[in-house]
Amino acid sequence: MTHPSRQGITVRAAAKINLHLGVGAPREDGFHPLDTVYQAVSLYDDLTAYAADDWSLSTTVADHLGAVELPGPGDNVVDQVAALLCATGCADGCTPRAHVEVSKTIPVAGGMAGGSADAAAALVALDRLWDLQTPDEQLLALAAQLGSDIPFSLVGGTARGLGRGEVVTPIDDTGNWSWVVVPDAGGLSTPAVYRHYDVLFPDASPEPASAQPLLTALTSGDPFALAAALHNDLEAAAVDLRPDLGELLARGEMEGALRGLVSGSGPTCVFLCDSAEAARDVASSLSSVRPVVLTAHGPVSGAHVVDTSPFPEN
Ligand SMILES: C[C@@](CO)(OP(=O)(O)O)[C@H](O)COP(=O)(O)OP(=O)(O)OC[C@H]1O[C@@H](n2ccc(N)nc2=O)[C@H](O)[C@@H]1O
Ligand SMILES: Nc1ncnc2c1ncn2[C@@H]1O[C@H](COP(=O)(O)OP(=O)(O)O)[C@@H](O)[C@H]1O
Repeated sequence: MTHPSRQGITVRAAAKINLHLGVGAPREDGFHPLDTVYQAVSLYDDLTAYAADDWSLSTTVADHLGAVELPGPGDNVVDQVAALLCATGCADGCTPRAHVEVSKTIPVAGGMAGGSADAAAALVALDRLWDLQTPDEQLLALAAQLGSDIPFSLVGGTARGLGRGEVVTPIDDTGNWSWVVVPDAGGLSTPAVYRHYDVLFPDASPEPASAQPLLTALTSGDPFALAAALHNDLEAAAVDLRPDLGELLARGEMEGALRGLVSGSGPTCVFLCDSAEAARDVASSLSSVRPVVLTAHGPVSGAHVVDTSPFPEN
């Protein structure tokens, strides 16, 4: 392998929760129209890009994620970002040249947009490494080409998502919301959960349920109001595929959470609590029934440069 430069660009990108996920009947292209409210929460993947003479990607996974399988070379979303940036950003369609390291703490296939976080981080890091100076609007358009959740991973904070989720508008959210996050070793496939939703709800309206009640609750700043407004149309499908998730949601609420919710397409479950201290208590109680229980807060920033790291010594 060629020896990469010792200067790297590190970008941090956050996991997401859908505070509201309204899902309409599938469109002609197979995607479901959404009215969703995303919130970025304080679980992060870090991606570092180093200058190099060729292309390589390595991934390390936090112990709490267990043994997870990530797509191999060429299929990882980071490879796809590099190819797309080269195809669109370089006049001569350059060959990707970089060494990229991804350090994952976001659950994989967990409904928290970990792959989207890595894609957003790669867009920001490689754009800077290759000095492409892609305008924000164009980065968002590239993100939307790669996946419905990726534009939000760039934007972060709290935001409404329309279309198939890729049309993102930031929402003013002055709250500091406290969450318990319970990942699951199993993973659920997003397309499989959408397909199961179609089976369970063959007469779903083409219009997704409006996020307006959630947005009103968010403005109040009151965690009780927010808890009452949390809504996920994919929850019934995820729980039907994995009935144990229903038991976990009930257990978390019994232990003091204001509300439990499947995160996106699952299987991660999240619990809104009325303070950081309450979240720690609920997390401690749920630790007796689940091996990994985390706490998090939101909203936090979208993908951003955090550090210039030295290349690790061999
Ligand atoms: C369900 C959500 C909720 O935010 O998140 P996750 O639970 O995956 O994190 C998203 O809609 C996931 O977005 P993302 O994971 O980016 O999906 P994509 O890569 O664009 O699409 C993967 C597949 O999901 C289905 N899909 C996705 C988005 C959408 N609006 N309708 C769909 O039917 C399609 O089968 C598509 O082929
Ligand atoms: N860098 C990556 N990190 C995580 N998952 C990835 C990555 N690249 C591709 N994937 C794949 O993307 C799919 C969705 O994973 P992820 O984004 O973590 O979950 P979800 O869509 O449930 O939020 C999985 O099949 C995963 O293997």
